[in-house]
Amino acid sequence: MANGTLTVLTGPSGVGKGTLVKLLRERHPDLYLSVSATTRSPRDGEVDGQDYFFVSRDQFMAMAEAGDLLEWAEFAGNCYGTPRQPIVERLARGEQVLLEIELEGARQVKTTFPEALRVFVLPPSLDELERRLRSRGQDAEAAIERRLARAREEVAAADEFDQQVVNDDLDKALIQLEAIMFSPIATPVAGES
Ligand SMILES: Nc1ncnc2c1ncn2[C@@H]1O[C@H](COP(=O)(O)OP(=O)(O)OP(=O)(O)O)[C@@H](O)[C@H]1O
Ligand SMILES: Nc1nc2c(ncn2[C@@H]2O[C@H](COP(=O)(O)O)[C@@H](O)[C@H]2O)c(=O)[nH]1
Repeated sequence: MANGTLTVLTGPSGVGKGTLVKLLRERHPDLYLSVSATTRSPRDGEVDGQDYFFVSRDQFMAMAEAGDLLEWAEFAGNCYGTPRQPIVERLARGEQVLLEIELEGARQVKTTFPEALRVFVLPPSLDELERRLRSRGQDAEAAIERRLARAREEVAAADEFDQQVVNDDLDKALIQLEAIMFSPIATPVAGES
């Protein structure tokens, strides 16, 4: 039976989830970050198997139909999903596992793992979110527009989550996230329901 802990980090694209996760992992090297599968094309510098498993839509759908994904969703024109096996294995070993995923996937995980800690990262404002997406310089204009349109819906769902962190000052947000995730009251995950 599993007795690790599962944290789900969600928030609109560009809010700084990846930035926070990178810093968190530097401070907590034992934290296991799930590597998702996606049909999105790699960005400059992204490495297959490290940042994502980059797959075709047919490959992705085959994984979903085989039940190999713990959750999956379509986001801004591409599919994203969490490979099930590594998560189940690590939770069974008692490890601390982190998923960085969008809203629909987080909702699915709530059904599968109701004990998971779900944290929503908010931007200080939608204008600042847009500034961050543009300054990241990684997405085409149409993709940025899709992500911003989706951001409005996602932010409206923040109250569904156990905890909310506003990523205004990065250091403060990191300290808050760290306190949430590494407090002694994190609930062990009992297994899939
Ligand atoms: N607190 C902050 N203040 C200012 N800029 C920030 C802050 N946090 C992150 N950023 C910047 O915002 C941009 C988007 O951050 P990041 O890529 O981490 O977002 P994300 O939520 O992981 O996006 P996605 O969901 O699309 O992967 C980056 O250029 C990053 O350096
Ligand atoms: N439901 C899932 N969402 C995921 C997963 N992996 C990443 N994501 C989320 O997708 C968007 C876009 O990511 P990007 O890398 O193209 O900017 C972002 O919100 C990620 O958190 C997943 O496995 N399942």
